[in-house]
Amino acid sequence: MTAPEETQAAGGSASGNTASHNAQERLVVAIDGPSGSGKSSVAKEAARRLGAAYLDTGAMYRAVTWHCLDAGTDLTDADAVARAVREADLSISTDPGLERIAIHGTDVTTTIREPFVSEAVSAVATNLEARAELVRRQRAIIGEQPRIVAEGRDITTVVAPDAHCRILLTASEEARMRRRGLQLGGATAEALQRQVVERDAKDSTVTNFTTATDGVHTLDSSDLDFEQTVQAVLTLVERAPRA
Ligand SMILES: Nc1ncnc2c1ncn2[C@@H]1O[C@H](COP(=O)(O)OP(=O)(O)OP(=O)(O)O)[C@@H](O)[C@H]1O
Ligand SMILES: Nc1ccn([C@H]2C[C@H](O)[C@@H](COP(=O)(O)O)O2)c(=O)n1
Repeated sequence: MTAPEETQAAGGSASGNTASHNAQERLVVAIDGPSGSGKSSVAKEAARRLGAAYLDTGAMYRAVTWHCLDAGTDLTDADAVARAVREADLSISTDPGLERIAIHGTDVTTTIREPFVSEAVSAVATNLEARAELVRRQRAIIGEQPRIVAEGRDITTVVAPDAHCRILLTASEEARMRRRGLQLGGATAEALQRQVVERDAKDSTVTNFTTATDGVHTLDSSDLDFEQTVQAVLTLVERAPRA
């Protein structure tokens, strides 16, 4: 088993940063939410403006799923999936300006977004041993970074419950389907339903990303545009009490 390595340093502070706190202070921002709520795009942009690293934990679940499929692992065999995940040599960029994820040296950055991975990923994400392994690696990556924005489904609750600022980013099902449709371009209504609603239903059997636990701010982006959502995140970070 190989621990995840940070392949790139965090990006520097970008223009348009509305947050004024001390860039030297340690900062962990945790963002969870359902599919299509805007977690990845909003968290990445917030990280850029905060001069922080960015961790896309969904990409890690996707990459190990690709690995299982590539190795011919039977996704219905829980022990085999857990073993494959434990043995996966995964490296992920935490630079918000560089999207890169590799398994055993193979760059899977683009492949993991393909429908065959999206439709298989829940089988791995609902495997509790696989989750434990990825949570361990995610905590290690977060611990190595002085400033980081991490997003996924269980970051506010399991991976980093002690983060300085924890946000549940939501949006109505209609808004999420519309956004994903625009993003994918040409996807059928059935494919969108599978990739957004059905995947969330499976994933929510092992993680809670629909209701905010104590101390977690709910940010409903249904009626906000992208920039307004980023600004709302930065405001919550700015107002978060610091140790
Ligand atoms: N507030 C917003 N208004 C309009 N579009 C948005 C907003 N936030 C994000 N988007 C767009 O919605 C699409 C989906 O966002 P994104 O991929 O970040 O969602 P996600 O929550 O990470 O989904 P998943 O968990 O399935 O990867 C992207 O094209 C993104 O640019
Ligand atoms: N912390 C996380 C992150 C992601 N997942 C699962 C849920 C999704 O089906 C899959 C891919 O995530 P996405 O790229 O769509 O955000 O990984 C999870 O269970 N926990």
